[in-house]
Amino acid sequence: MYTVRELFYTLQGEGAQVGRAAVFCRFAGCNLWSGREADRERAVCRFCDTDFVGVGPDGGRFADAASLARAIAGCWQGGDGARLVVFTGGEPLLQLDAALIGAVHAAGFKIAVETNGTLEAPDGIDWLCVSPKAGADWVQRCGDEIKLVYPQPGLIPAAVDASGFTHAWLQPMDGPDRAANTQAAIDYCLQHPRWRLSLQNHKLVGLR
Ligand SMILES: C[S@@+](CC[C@H](N)C(=O)[O-])C[C@H]1O[C@@H](n2cnc3c(N)ncnc32)[C@H](O)[C@@H]1O
Ligand SMILES: Nc1nc2[nH]cc(C(=O)O)c2c(=O)[nH]1
Ligand code: SF4
Ligand SMILES: [Mg+2]
Repeated sequence: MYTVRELFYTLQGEGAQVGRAAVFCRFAGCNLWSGREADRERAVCRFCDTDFVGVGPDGGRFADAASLARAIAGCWQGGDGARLVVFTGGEPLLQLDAALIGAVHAAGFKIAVETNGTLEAPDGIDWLCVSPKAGADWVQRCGDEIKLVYPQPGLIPAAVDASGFTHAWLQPMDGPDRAANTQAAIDYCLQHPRWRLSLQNHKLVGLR
């Protein structure tokens, strides 16, 4: 059984695949926050910008990998173009398994994952983005890109070993201080060119 908060078709807004058409599969649930506002201040991860609780109007409960893969394929609007699904959440590695990886590959999709890095990634992921969180175990230390939300008290970029990743991004923390956080990230990238600026483009242009 897979519990999906929402499925939608959009352009990837962040990181090195920015601008690419993809089906987003947002799983319900996370291991670093319950998702309830009442719990936010005592959660491990307190800055989350996402509602991943339960099954939304564009989500569902799927009994098996084949039925979820069918629903993902049904969201694709890109015709014969290169098919991509982004598994996110919540924390997708709580639910993504070999059966689902096999089923979406069989449906012709490449698989991208957005993970907090607290769980080891399964085999078969085509594009892995890891976004470690201060105060959480960081287990998955290699991948295609690391996307560090900035600034995070307790997780400064200088203390992050990004050598296992092809791309290294600082993504300004959204919230009340977004403008100041963006300027701080710009300043850091100017001084430390290993790190590049990742803006959340979908928010800038009103995409989902
Ligand atoms: C909602 S998370 C879901 C995937 C996974 N749980 C994770 O944290 O990577 C998707 C991406 O949004 C980032 N993110 C979450 N809240 C953010 C915020 N307030 N500002 C900027 N990025 C944020 C995360 O760090 C992650 O890279
Ligand atoms: N357009 C768009 N791009 C994204 N990249 C990562 C997202 C996420 O929430 O994981 C996201 C999202 O929610 N929307
Ligand atoms: S780990 Fe990811 S989904 Fe979970 S609370 Fe943090 S940003 Fe949100
Ligand atoms: Mg998002």
